[in-house]
Amino acid sequence: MAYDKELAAAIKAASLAARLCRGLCGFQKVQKALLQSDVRSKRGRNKSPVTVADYGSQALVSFVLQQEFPGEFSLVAEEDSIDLRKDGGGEIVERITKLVNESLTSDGSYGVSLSSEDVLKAIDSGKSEGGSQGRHWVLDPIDGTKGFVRGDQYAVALALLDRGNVVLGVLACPNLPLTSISVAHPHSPNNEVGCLFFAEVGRGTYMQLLDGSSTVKVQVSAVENPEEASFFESYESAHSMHDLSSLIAQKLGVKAAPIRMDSQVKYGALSRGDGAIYLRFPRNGYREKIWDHAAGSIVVTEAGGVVTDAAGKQLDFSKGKYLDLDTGIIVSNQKLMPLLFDAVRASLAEKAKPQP
Ligand SMILES: Nc1ncnc2c1ncn2[C@@H]1O[C@H](COP(=O)(O)O)[C@@H](OP(=O)(O)O)[C@H]1O
Ligand SMILES: [Mg+2]
Ligand SMILES: [Mg+2]
Ligand SMILES: [Mg+2]
Repeated sequence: MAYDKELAAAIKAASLAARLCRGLCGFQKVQKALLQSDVRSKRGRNKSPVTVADYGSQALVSFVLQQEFPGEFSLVAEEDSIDLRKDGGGEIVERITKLVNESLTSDGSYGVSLSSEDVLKAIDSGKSEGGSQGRHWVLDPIDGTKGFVRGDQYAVALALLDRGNVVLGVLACPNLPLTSISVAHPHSPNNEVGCLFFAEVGRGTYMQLLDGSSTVKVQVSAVENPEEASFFESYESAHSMHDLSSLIAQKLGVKAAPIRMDSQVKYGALSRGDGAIYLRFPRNGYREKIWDHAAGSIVVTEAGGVVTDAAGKQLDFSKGKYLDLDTGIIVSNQKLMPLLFDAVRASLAEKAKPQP
């Protein structure tokens, strides 16, 4: 109702972007054939990877949203064109432009071909700072770039903020198996893959195939006994402290080994009950960005789950690009959350104690 048009546009934009990421080189499993030259390191201290697909996805989503909502438009997105505009960037920009135009042609709705400059401008229209006033789109064009490059999980994550609250979210997950992933089969290589989750505030969470078919309503796991719960965490130990998660899991009585996976696919998998807990504890000094959690958090909360920081506070998306939070992010169902919260507090206190 309230956001139907926005939700439809978000699903369209994220699906097209997922097709671009998949189609980099033919058909599924595309990202395995990424060329070395398609992957760059970003400027700055942490030199995180970025690929032609990250840029292409951002340009495409930005273009589609601007076509659907001409007039007032605000987008907070991860990438920018600064590195692309440097000397020697021409070739990669041409490759991105080709990818974007191929995706637009395959869709056929807009009947335009973008120039390289149009593509750079579309990427740069993601420079909004967000905040607590008005509406802002929030985009991670490829969340889990390291997973994408490795041939594992990644997501196109798009959300809408209205007066600081996330009101809708879409997670396109091209490599997520349609059936439940488990500790035994985290990758399910023979299973059909490609899911899209969408949620609108007050209206629940749904999952469909990436082609838009087979829509089903999803719910988080109803597991109440921690011994039967399994938990997700980042694949990358640099992104989340695995030793702390394992201490928490041990205090809680979780028996299963962690399911390590890249990106907000973890939130999608949790929303359909593949696991019951997601633990994320970045190392000291790291500041979480809103595009890494906006879509995922509404997908989980509308499926009946709870997403808080380590102090039990709801995530606040109204403060600009960064989330201002206590220590980490914890996600679970309503029943398990009080136990999880106690285990988190006890584990953090134990870790803070001076070692004998
Ligand atoms: N040192 C760090 N600690 C925590 N998160 C980090 C990090 N460095 C990068 N990230 C974020 O972790 C995200 C991936 O999450 P995950 O570990 O769940 O796969 C990255 O998103 P991108 O891949 O979009 O850059 C990036 O924003
Ligand atoms: Mg990144
Ligand atoms: Mg990200
Ligand atoms: Mg990203």
